[in-house]
Amino acid sequence: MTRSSLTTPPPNAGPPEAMPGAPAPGTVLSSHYGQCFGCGAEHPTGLHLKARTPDGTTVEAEFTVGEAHQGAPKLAHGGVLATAMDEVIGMSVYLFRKPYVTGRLETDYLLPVPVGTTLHLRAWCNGIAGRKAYLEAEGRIGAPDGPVAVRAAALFIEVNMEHFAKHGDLAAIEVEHPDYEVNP
Ligand SMILES: CCCCC/C=C\C/C=C\C/C=C\C/C=C\CCCC(=O)SCCNC(=O)CCNC(=O)[C@H](O)C(C)(C)COP(=O)(O)OP(=O)(O)OC[C@H]1O[C@@H](n2cnc3c(N)ncnc32)[C@H](O)[C@@H]1OP(=O)(O)O
Repeated sequence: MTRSSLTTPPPNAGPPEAMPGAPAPGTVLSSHYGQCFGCGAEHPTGLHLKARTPDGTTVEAEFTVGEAHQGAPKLAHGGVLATAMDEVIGMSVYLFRKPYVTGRLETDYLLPVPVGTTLHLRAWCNGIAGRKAYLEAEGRIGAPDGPVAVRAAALFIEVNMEHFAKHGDLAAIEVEHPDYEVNP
């Protein structure tokens, strides 16, 4: 992965802490919002990612590129592929049971991805320093050990639930996340 210093963990970064209530190895992770373009089952043309954690620290999901995801004819749009990276990385931060948002997302496109391709996505955390989480993801064509088509490195920033209350629709999130409190 070609990455900038902004997505490279600093020397003082440590491993993520195991949080109480974090999903156990083997857990299928539910969608965080039904209308999410990345994972929402109710979104008509979204990516419909269904993620799972095989080991409690990494996240895997599959994304089959559809007609609604094209840039050039019959090829996936790069921004849609970046969305897949953002989403699977977001799911891997979800393992920490704290709200985070994407601060920076860097993407390498290594191979074109035709419509109909299933990308096998994987994301993991390289370290935490204060509110900053340093994460990485890859998308492989056709199989978990297939050729890498996309790589991403990201900096996610920890926020509190007031972030979503102030800027978005907290009530809608609370319906799906009664476990999160705005003022715990
Ligand atoms: C979306 C989830 C909603 C549901 C949440 C509920 C529960 C969670 C449950 C499940 C979630 C599961 C899955 C989620 C899956 C996918 C999610 C996709 C994620 C997204 O798609 S999310 C949308 C796009 N995202 C935004 O909408 C962020 C807009 N933005 C801001 O809201 C602010 O910008 C913020 C908060 C980022 C920072 O603001 P702030 O005021 O709190 O803090 P500040 O600016 O001081 O930054 C603190 C330190 O981070 C450094 N820093 C900040 N930004 C940087 C950058 N870009 N590059 C390099 N460094 C950066 C600073 O340099 C400083 O570093 P230092 O401490 O060293 O000085």
